[in-house]
Amino acid sequence: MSNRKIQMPREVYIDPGIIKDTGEICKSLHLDKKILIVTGQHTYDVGAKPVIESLEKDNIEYDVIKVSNASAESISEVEELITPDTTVIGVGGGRVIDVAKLSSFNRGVYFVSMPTTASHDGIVSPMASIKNPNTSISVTAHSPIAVIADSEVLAQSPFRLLAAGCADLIANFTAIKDWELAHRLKNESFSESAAALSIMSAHLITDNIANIKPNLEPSARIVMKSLFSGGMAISIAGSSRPASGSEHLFSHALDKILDKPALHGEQCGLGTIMMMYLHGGDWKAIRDALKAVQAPTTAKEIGIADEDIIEALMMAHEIRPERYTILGDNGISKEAAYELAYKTEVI
Ligand SMILES: NC(=O)C1=CN([C@@H]2O[C@H](COP(=O)(O)OP(=O)(O)OC[C@H]3O[C@@H](n4cnc5c(N)ncnc54)[C@H](OP(=O)(O)O)[C@@H]3O)[C@@H](O)[C@H]2O)C=CC1
Ligand SMILES: O=C(CO)COP(=O)(O)O
Ligand SMILES: [Zn+2]
Repeated sequence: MSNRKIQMPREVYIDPGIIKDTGEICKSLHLDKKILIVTGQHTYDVGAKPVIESLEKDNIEYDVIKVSNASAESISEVEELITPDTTVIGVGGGRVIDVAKLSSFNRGVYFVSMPTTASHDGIVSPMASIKNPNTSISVTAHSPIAVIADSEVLAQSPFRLLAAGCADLIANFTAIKDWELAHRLKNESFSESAAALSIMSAHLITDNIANIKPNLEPSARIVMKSLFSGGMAISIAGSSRPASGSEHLFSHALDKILDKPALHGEQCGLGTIMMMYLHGGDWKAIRDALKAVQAPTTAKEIGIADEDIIEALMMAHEIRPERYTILGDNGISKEAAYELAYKTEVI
């Protein structure tokens, strides 16, 4: 049997107020034996509470666990609560969704993705990233059986998180350039359809930039729909290649260096400006798009020191050596890193 399969969610809901129908949706999918809600400290009130109300209304048994990070320990804690009858619902931001996704995958049970914000493209994809001191890059787990995204809840989440989601999508522009380069130089296999879907998802943001505003349900819906199609590009490729190139390597390097990294999408946004410069593309257009969605474009805005930016640029090529990018096999020198960050006004 081929181990190359494309995984997709069975049902996807992106609607205002849909969170109140969680119980009904679980019943219609025959996932109503036992629910384990994985949530976070802040997302319990906005996400888990309405889910609990809905499950109680439909007489569905449930349990709740709050996790505070995407670590191996959190995964183990969640796994201990899973029985073969359990369906795991991840209700929260990226860390919570990753913990719910990976623990359900490890225990072979279904997973429902319920984002409380639209901050990155792992919401719909089969990838999960778990933090340890050595890496924050994603591994393949499984796709959610259903995605229930309440666009009203997303709209009420801090706009900084939605802006980060836009930046994670804008990163697709350089991720695809890197993939094309690897295809040409290293004969890496390339999916035209995954690449086209990835670029289209980024364009859904840049073409709608004037409509992406805080606290507006239609804005949150645009971002979530774009993250959905970006996630589908990842599903088709079977890896994060269509959405993660040199700009993500830079962000992963920052995750390693910094005690308190900024948001994933924010770091990737800075990386995209600089990597587009290296690709000889229109890096100013990337910067303008990020500014227009109120995502940061300088290290100072997110409290990262200039020297940490330089160090991350120099070590980025070592993060995932098997994935060829514009940084090449040997990376860039300190002088080149400084020049790059300075010319693009990231520092
Ligand atoms: N699987 C994949 O392919 C990918 C995974 N990632 C991973 O995802 C994580 C980043 O996700 P991200 O969402 O940016 O960050 P977090 O999951 O760290 O969430 C950031 C903060 O936002 C809070 N929050 C979320 N929703 C709301 C809301 N509606 N109202 C108020 N606060 C809210 C969270 O609360 P709380 O404290 O309750 O959690 C948390 O404190 C990283 O671990 C990254 O590695 C990133 C990209 C792709
Ligand atoms: O963040 C991602 C895509 O946006 C996942 O990428 P990584 O595989 O590099 O972790
Ligand atoms: Zn990303």
